[in-house]
Amino acid sequence: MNTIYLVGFMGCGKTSVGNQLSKRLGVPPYDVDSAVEKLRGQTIKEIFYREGEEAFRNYESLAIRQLPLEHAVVMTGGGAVIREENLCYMKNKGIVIYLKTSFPVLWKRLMKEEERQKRPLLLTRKKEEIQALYDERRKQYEQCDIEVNTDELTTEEVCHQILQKIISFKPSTNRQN
Ligand SMILES: Nc1ncnc2c1ncn2[C@@H]1O[C@H](COP(=O)(O)OP(=O)(O)OP(=O)(O)O)[C@@H](O)[C@H]1O
Ligand SMILES: O=C(O)C1=C[C@@H](O)[C@@H](O)[C@H](O)C1
Ligand SMILES: [Mg+2]
Repeated sequence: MNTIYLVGFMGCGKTSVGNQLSKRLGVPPYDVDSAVEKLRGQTIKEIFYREGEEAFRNYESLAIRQLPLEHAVVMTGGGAVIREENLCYMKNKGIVIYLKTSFPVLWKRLMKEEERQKRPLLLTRKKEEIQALYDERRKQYEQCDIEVNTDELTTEEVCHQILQKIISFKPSTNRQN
């Protein structure tokens, strides 16, 4: 089985859906944010505050490349696609799935205090700045292989749609090994 990479903005459900999807497929889940935390022995929030976002992005890129390339579901962090080379890498190695969610729906999910506290960008930027980030990143997310709109779906339903869509997915012939 090709590795499945889940991408999308913070709160679109990559971690929640990825955990369910990996169970359904009987393969291990790899959460890139958790892999970075393990690699550094600090939370994402601590890494942002102590070392800065650029350092975090370097660890994130490294973690994506250290994960297995087959038989796995990889849940990326919301900003993993900022670096074009990460998106190219994932598209070349597996199937990249964009969990598309409108900004108002995301905002509602993220404003629960326990969700907000986990995400340093939400603690340091205003709503308009987060919306601008969302608009800016959309172009990158849209370069994925498969899209699933999560606005009206439960995580189980998102998982089901992914399973249906990957059955008919044909990888492009210009992948590089
Ligand atoms: N389809 C959905 N319907 C309702 N709530 C959802 C859905 N998907 C995710 N959520 C909720 O949104 C919150 C964030 O989800 P999750 O942590 O899976 O997002 P994420 O995409 O992994 O975010 P990040 O990029 O920050 O890692 C959680 O409280 C989760 O339960
Ligand atoms: O969207 C982002 O830039 C981020 C999303 C989270 O998954 C974490 O990777 C971190 O909080 C940054
Ligand atoms: Mg996550």
